[in-house]
Amino acid sequence: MAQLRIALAQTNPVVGDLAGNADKLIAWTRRAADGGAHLVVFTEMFLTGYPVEDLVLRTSFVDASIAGLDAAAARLAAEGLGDLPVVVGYVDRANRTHRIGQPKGAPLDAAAVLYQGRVVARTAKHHLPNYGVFDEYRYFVRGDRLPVFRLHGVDVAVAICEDLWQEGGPVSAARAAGAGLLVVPNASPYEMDKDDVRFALCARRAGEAGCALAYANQVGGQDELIFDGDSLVVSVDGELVARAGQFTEELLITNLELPLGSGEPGEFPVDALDGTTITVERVVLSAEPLAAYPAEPPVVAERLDDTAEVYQALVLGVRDYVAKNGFQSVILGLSGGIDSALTATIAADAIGPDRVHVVLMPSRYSSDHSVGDAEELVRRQGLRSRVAPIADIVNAFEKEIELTGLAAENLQARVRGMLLMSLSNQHGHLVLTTGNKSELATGYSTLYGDSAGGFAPIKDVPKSLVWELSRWRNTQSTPPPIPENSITKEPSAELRPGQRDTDSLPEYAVLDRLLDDYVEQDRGRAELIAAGHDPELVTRVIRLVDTAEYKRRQYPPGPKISPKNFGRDRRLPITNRWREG
Ligand SMILES: Nc1ncnc2c1ncn2[C@@H]1O[C@H](COP(=O)(O)OP(=O)(O)OC[C@H]2O[C@@H]([n+]3cccc(C(=O)O)c3)[C@H](O)[C@@H]2O)[C@@H](O)[C@H]1O
Ligand SMILES: Nc1ncnc2c1ncn2[C@@H]1O[C@H](COP(=O)(O)OP(=O)(O)OP(=O)(O)O)[C@@H](O)[C@H]1O
Ligand SMILES: NC(=O)CC[C@H](N)C(=O)O
Repeated sequence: MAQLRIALAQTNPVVGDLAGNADKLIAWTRRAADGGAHLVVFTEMFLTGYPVEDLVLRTSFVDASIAGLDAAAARLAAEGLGDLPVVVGYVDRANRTHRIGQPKGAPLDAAAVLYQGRVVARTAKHHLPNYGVFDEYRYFVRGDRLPVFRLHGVDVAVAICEDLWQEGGPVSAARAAGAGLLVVPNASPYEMDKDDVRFALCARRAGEAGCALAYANQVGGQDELIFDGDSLVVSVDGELVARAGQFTEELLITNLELPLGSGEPGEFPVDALDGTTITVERVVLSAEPLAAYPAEPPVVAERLDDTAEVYQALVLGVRDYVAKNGFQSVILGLSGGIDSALTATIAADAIGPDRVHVVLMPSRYSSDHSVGDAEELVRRQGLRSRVAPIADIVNAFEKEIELTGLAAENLQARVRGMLLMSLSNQHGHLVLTTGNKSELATGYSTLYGDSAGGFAPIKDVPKSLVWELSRWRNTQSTPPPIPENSITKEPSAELRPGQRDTDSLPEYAVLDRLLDDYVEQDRGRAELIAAGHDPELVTRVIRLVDTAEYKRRQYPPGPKISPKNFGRDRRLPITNRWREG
């Protein structure tokens, strides 16, 4: 057996910022070196950020990634870090350095081993995810080799993210190659409960690979995706050895006791048990095991509970969208209702209350408590607020053009949207849109009104969860940041006297259960009724959901927390005559 101290760099790259990500690679490698690590593993496509979407279709981008990798290898050596091997993800091109049986020049979701100023091994993701938020057959061709590098006597293999999620492939090849450790760079987006799935997956694959497994995941927000980190190390028996925190950057350093490798350097094909052949490529960096050294106990970070986890995901999603898009501040309409209250609270936790601007915009139908509750929230959290009554603007508009019924109601929401966008233009604030997933599902928002804005923090949060998150957040600090009345009052859009959400929608508890079955589970009408939903309600809600597709397409992006968000996860035609019969 031999000892190896590995460092998993759970960091937050920025898509397209190749120079900034390279700086981060150097800085975190230095930290790993200072921590006495013998190997440092960065995440999938760390140099370019992930996902880069159609950027990979540009030759200039792929060229920059390849050049950036070579430059990073040279820079590590120039800065005295060349003896610490670095595994890092980037974008490469097929057939550039080796044959992989694919058309020349197609992009690869690649990873490389950097050592002593050079790229000493390369690989590319073999299994390309093409479901949910992933479109990787659009972008990449699959890799068909497994690098195994000997480090202080231990054979270390490299597989990439989805390679763990499918049977066979690099995991089987790692077993065939007799690897002593499988390291896996990942960019695995957050979904509720996914941490448990990942741990079980890593434990199982370690057994299949016949070796310990080190899983390094990205952290941070990227448009609608949130990466939660939660990097981990499992033993060959599937026992948890070490685990990093969730939603936080962290260098996870772990001492491992691993078997010594045997076998000669060179290439050989193995049956990957998924109908393909993978070429194992062995290289030797250092054959001699290290002399024994004292090993500190491994770090196992505590898990957040389910509600805390979702809340932290939303906070990180907002923080990174704001920061990575160069905003200093956000603005939103604060109505005294729970959706805007929770959105403001998440924003304050993400970027600080002094950078959260709220506008109270009472209309002639606003209740007294709507202003009172909004003012109380502002006071408790120290937000920047202003009051802009909309009655005169609405009156002026109605003098010019006669509007009645829904058209008149929607005008109020539109005037508010216009005021927020005007203040955004004037002061550079990012407008936060406050709609929740139940509203998005049913089209319960006004186009160019309360659906206007740049980022929608709770768009993937059903109304029932909006209340749960608000109650949970109120237990976390004193005074509770959200006035109790905003949580307990009956939801109302206040667009006409005495209006209640339940005039147009069923109770949210009933609605959310049905939406979960229809939207998340994709159940048809007959299945929904068989599952116990009221047939009349099923007909009504399905119709609302189906005919609101055009509205959702125009809605701003927002953080995904569910297995199926409105966005990349669920793509339906707008022009669509299919109805669940
Ligand atoms: N297929 C399609 N493709 C593209 N555009 C399409 C379209 N179908 C209609 N449209 C357009 O959409 C318009 C209708 O949409 P829109 O103007 O939004 O209006 P609409 O959906 O008719 O009404 C808004 C609903 O949201 C509720 N609301 C509003 C504001 C806040 C809240 C709240 O919860 O706080 C609730 C309100 O009570 C009402 O039930 C049509 O006049 C048409 O211009
Ligand atoms: N009086 C108001 N002042 C400022 N903004 C408002 C006002 N009324 C509505 N808005 C904006 O329009 C959005 C939609 O209104 P809506 O009433 O649905 O949301 P809410 O009040 O936050 O929550 P709820 O639906 O639980 O009442 C609000 O979240 C808020 O951003
Ligand atoms: N980047 C990837 O290959 C991610 C795919 C994988 N199924 C995950 O969600 O973790």
